[in-house]
Amino acid sequence: MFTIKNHLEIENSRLTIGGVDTSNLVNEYGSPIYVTNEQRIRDNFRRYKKAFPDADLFYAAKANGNLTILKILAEEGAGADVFSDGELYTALLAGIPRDKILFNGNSKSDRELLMAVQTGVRVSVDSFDELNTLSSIAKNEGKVVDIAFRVNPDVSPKTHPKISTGLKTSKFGIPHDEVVSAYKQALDKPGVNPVGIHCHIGSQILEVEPFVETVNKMMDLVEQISRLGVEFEFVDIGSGLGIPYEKNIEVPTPNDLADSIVPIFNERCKAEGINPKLVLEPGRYLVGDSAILLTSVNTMKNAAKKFVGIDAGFNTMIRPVMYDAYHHAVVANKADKNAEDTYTIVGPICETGDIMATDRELPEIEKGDVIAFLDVGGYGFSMSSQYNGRPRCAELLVNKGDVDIIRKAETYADLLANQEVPPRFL
Ligand SMILES: Cc1ncc(COP(=O)(O)O)c(C=O)c1O
Ligand SMILES: N[C@@H](CCCC[NH3+])C(=O)O
Repeated sequence: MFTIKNHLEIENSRLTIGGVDTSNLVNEYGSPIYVTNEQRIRDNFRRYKKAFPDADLFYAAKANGNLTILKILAEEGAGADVFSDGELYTALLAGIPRDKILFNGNSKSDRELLMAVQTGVRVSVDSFDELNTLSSIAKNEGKVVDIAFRVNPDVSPKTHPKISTGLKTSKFGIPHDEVVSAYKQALDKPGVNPVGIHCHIGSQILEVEPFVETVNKMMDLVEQISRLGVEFEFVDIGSGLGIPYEKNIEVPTPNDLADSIVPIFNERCKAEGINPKLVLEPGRYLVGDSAILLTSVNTMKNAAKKFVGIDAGFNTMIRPVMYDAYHHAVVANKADKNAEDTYTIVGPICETGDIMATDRELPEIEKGDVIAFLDVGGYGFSMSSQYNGRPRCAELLVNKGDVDIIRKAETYADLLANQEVPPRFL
């Protein structure tokens, strides 16, 4: 037995996760299928918390919204960053405390704002317009909602443009030079109580410098706004810490991040005589490497390239197509065999771009082999779809040799579930 990556091991030529043989999982539960290792999520959370013992960690539910996974993180003491009514519903159901839920979003509906007010969670307000709407909704309900403003700090996270959120041109947040005025307005409005400040500059960030710049910019604002009489209970700097999808790439750890930002945060709070809690919103780091996607080889084709046709395409895992993301591929039933050929692994979707991995050196692949994609726990299942009439696949949770189904595979009936046929077509 030997370790291939983090918690993944190879035993008798076969890839195992959480003490379970992946080929057996496909035989028993079918494919494609997501498999998450519970212990890895717990270990990731504890490592992050150890690096930031005084901070609150609000798990970004968009990364993986499975109820059981939220329950695991709730047990570990996580709060939640939610970005929709559905994520709020799931986080509450998972038992995440209301005062540890921040409702984020750049275009929340009135219904979502009402839900936030009625459930008593905190809201990160993304615009002046939203401030007015939220104030009147809360006033009508006879409630006062604790708020933060989402700041657009105009910092480059040096990541993929599609997942950069803190640039001046991004749709998220209030421009940083208008934020003081937002707090002034909030202080004069009924139904809203400013207690925090929030930002998030992007995702899959591989350097600490952008975070340092962000904390400094946020603390500049905190200083100015504190002097207006706002008592900050929290300063939420979002998330974005990357993970090593590719082997041999250097990625800062939670400790590196903490070493670079916590002293600045503490020093500046001390100088100002304030004591807000630092909040971070990790998503990918907590769940990303906890899961693999098991797929089966349907068909082989020798053409301009050696194409391996598998049963999962961008309907099941969109990251390679949407962000040109690399996910390491392992032939799960030949996991210790040497590479013998170069393959391009493609999904079953009727789109030329449905390519999961290009020109990979792998052991000889045949129909029936199982290909595992690693590090799919974040933005994997949560971004899947039913495109091309393909029901979404199942999710399993493994833990020290045990296996549980945490989401059943959809059926054809689910494809039709909410469709209605007008009587004239019957
Ligand atoms: C507001 C907010 N917080 C937290 C996250 C989580 O980011 P990550 O998965 O990079 O940790 C995101 C996603 O990018 C986000 O939009
Ligand atoms: N969905 C992105 C992360 C950004 C998420 C939200 N701001 C990814 O798969 O990398």
